[in-house]
Amino acid sequence: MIELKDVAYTYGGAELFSGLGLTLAPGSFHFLTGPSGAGKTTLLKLCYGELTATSGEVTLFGEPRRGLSRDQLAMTRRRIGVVHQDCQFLDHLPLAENIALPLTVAGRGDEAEGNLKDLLAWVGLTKQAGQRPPELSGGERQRAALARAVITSPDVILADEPTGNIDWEMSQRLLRLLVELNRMGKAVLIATHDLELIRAAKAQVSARVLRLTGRKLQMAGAEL
Ligand SMILES: Nc1ncnc2c1ncn2[C@@H]1O[C@H](COP(=O)(O)OP(=O)(O)OP(=O)(O)O)[C@@H](O)[C@H]1O
Repeated sequence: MIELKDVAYTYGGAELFSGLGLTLAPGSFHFLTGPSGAGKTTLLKLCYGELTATSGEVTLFGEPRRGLSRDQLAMTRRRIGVVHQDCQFLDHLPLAENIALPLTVAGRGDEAEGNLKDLLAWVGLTKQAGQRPPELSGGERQRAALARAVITSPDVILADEPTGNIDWEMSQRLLRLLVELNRMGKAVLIATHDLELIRAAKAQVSARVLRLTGRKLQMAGAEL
């Protein structure tokens, strides 16, 4: 569904990585690790077309990213759910409306009611549904960001440190949600420093662990 071939990315003349290859096939589960600043967030941005590769090719659902118009890219992105590291919301809207927003924007608002109730319960935010995002804790915002990313049932889920502010029990719950979605055939890619999360996932799914380091993407060692 998403393929990167021989991809390089450079910020202002400084090369972050090069020769990078990655295929996110239906039903695949990947973790992306690596030191802070190695380029994990940048790699995710390439996967959802926010950035275009400096060289190499990124293909989104069979279409080269470079050839997509703005509108085509917007349509393509509807098939990708993203949990951003900074979890931005529209602060004037209640949480429930924020989470349902991707459905509303896609003209599928009528699907929101049932999905929303289940998802809010799953991420433990039923009571907070009417609150505004600035009234929530960091962990609550992260849980809400995951709910928002999956509400449209996207084909691919990309999550940037989705459990950074969350306790172990809740992060296990979020992981189970991602594992369930993966079993339904969704491709999942999670950038994380949380090795315990990776170990817990590997007990449930056949997950590949990639490490971005020294400007290259490698398979992580067997200890994970
Ligand atoms: N818009 C930008 N302009 C210039 N440099 C940038 C930009 N965005 C990121 N960088 C730099 O690129 C490098 C990689 O950043 P990125 O956020 O992709 O790393 P990361 O592996 O996700 O880090 P972390 O684990 O800390 O989130 C960093 O050195 C960062 O400062």
